[in-house]
Amino acid sequence: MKKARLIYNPSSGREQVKKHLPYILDKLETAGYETSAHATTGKDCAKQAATRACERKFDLIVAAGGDGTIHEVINGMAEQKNRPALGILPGGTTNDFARALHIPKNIESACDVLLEGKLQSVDVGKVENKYFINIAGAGTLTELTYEVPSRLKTMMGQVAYYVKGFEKLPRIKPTHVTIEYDGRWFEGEIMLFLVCNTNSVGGFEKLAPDAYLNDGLFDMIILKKTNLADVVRLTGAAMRGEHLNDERIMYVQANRIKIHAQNELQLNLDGEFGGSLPGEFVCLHNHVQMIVPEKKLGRFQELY
Ligand SMILES: Nc1ncnc2c1ncn2[C@@H]1O[C@H](COP(=O)(O)OP(=O)(O)OP(=O)(O)O)[C@@H](O)[C@H]1O
Repeated sequence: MKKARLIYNPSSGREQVKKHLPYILDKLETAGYETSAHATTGKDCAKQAATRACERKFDLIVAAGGDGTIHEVINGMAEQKNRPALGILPGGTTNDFARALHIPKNIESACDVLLEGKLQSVDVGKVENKYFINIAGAGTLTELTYEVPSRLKTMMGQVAYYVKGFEKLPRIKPTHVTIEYDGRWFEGEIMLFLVCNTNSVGGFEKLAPDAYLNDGLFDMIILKKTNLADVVRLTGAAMRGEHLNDERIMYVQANRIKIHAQNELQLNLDGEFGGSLPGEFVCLHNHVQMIVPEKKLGRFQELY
């Protein structure tokens, strides 16, 4: 009999996963999976549970929670020799990654994808000894994703990020960086540095329009030094997908990116704190197999 391990965060989002637990377990059992569940209790819990599930040769890991939970599960799996298929049940606030895969936000519909979807290899980002699936970012603006308290997110949903964003605006400062990307160079002062694996970032679905999850490439976006009024204006333009022609934006693709910052610059990986720069980013091509909707919806190249 096939074995599935459900790794879920009972506190994520509006606690939809916890509420649907009997339904999820029943669905997996009915589909022929002998299923066990692991409720996370705090930091690194999902990561450790994912590593154990790989070692114990489960056939399927289901990561249920927000982007932070998926991020930890990817980190727990990435260095393992045996990597089970990975399914996602979105239970967080923004669910950027699930959105990139076109997995429905409704838990019952997402369960249908788990059982009726197809396997798809996806790229995983690596920076030093950490991994990310959706996005890596640096610059003061990116810090707001892990500064929003969990209780505030449960209460306010995505609005919590915007509230915090406005609070942070006066603290956004440019930093001098040197970036080497696939043999090319950039040097200058920047406000924001993003390395995207998907096109769905912070609820901005038009931020990196050329990002595919299985192309072996990152999409790098840099916002060069500018004033705060322009940061606000370009944020609005990015929501509409109208930011890429602006001279303050640099948008390129690369498999390897090395960045060195003059001042300390914190790294944000999938919305979680990821240490400080410098760092080398490597895109690990088709590193994990995920269950995605059967229909041609997701951002994949030449596979359907
Ligand atoms: N039982 C728990 N109680 C409180 N926090 C938890 C628990 N289990 C895990 N965590 C923490 O929750 C964070 C991950 O949250 P997750 O991404 O799943 O949901 P979210 O924050 O509501 O959603 P999103 O990431 O979409 O904003 C991790 O930092 C982890 O340490």
